[in-house]
Amino acid sequence: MNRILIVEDDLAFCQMLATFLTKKGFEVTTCTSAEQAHKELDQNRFDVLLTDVRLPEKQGTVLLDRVQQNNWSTKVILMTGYAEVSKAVEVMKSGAFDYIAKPVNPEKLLASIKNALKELQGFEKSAIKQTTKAHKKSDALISESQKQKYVQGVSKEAKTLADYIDLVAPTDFSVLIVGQSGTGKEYVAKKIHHKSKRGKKAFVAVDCGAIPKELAVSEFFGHVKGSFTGAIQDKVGHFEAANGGTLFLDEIGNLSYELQIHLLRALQERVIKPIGSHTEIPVDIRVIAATNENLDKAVAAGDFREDLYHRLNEFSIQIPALAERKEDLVLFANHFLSQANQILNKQILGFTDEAMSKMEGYSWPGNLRELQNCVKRASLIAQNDYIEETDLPKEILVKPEPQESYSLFKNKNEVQLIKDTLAKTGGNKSKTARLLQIDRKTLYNKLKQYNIEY
Ligand SMILES: Nc1ncnc2c1ncn2[C@@H]1O[C@H](COP(=O)(O)OP(=O)(O)OP(=O)(O)O)[C@@H](O)[C@H]1O
Repeated sequence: MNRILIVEDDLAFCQMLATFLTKKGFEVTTCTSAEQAHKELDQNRFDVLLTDVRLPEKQGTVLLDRVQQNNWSTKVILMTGYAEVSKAVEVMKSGAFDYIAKPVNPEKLLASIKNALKELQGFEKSAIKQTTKAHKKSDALISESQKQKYVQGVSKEAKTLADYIDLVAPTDFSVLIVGQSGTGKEYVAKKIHHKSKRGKKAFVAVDCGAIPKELAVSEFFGHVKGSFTGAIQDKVGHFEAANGGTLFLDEIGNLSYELQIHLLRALQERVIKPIGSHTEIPVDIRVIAATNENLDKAVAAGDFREDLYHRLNEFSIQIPALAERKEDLVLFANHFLSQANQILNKQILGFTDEAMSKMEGYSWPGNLRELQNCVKRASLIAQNDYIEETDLPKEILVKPEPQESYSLFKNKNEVQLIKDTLAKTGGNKSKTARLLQIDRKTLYNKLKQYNIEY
């Protein structure tokens, strides 16, 4: 469960935020002063720190400084009154992840937290994405046309991806999309859906990692009123909601074994029965699943059913990491810039050559999502017509040391390299993973595998 520390001196507001975020599945700790918050930060690890800019005895920015000085991976989101937006822009420069203007719009706050966690955890199997509904609202500020705009890219990899999409879209094959976090798996799934004969019907996206285990069957297949405690009204499950259209199962590797059995049965028999109902409902759906992990390994380890794997994998598409399609970077950066201009009501024209060359030299472990967040932040900070080097986050400006590339990582003494890098970053896992150009999940697996304590 992701942990959030809220620091806010207005007790009632603080409680309200805590209740809202707890309901959304976060583990929340609250503090009403910077002093209390310092203690919490020293004793516990938080994924997100949500702090008011103005605290009674100190500015909330001292907490940001604390996080920065200690190299903690905690993402800091500042809450600020309208009049303090310029202050927020200033602190964004020193590394805050985002700022939220008061009065706080809960959906915007949730979107920002979700974004922060995505960037922070990339590959970890955590239940960040909420339901389809919350997912859709997350980028509520971007106009429909901008949001839907699919940038294809010009690289060889982009061309291959486009060819695969065109090839499989008109069929009814189930598709397994494989790619690192933030590479655009959901975007590709939507593209396949829109290009298929089901394009005008529903596209239902489900994050398999975000569904509480006890509710999973009801979420997928629905229930009738009174069928269990808490079933206060009939509920249509994802299968029925997607009838005639496409069901997108994100993070498929997170499905419990029990649910895998239910899912396989529904896909084979093409009928579902809501909990408590005696009536079978025929369903006609196409399934597109996505994963950022190696499902072959999960199958070999007995964690993922082989029959379901084959059922979902009638056609598979691998999405390249952004680092493997650098020719597309300029296109995506400009696309995200026009989104940011729209959100922030700015008219930034582009990037200076120096800024673009820094961006091209960076490895983008968080892929398109990281680029999108980076451009949004840089746009907020930028004072001139073009985004400049100084508007970019620090990690992009630092040149990675060449000997720490992943290719060497595979061949050399892994244990020593991990230990050295951890020492260099003061134990900061995100930074270590970034330097080693692997994702955090892989790093955690390696730490476990080699028994490295940190
Ligand atoms: N082809 C594209 N054109 C324009 N924007 C894109 C494209 N692909 C991805 N994006 C943007 O990049 C971000 C990440 O995309 P998406 O959510 O599809 O990635 P993902 O691989 O499904 O991520 P995760 O594994 O974390 O769920 C989205 O905010 C989306 O707006």
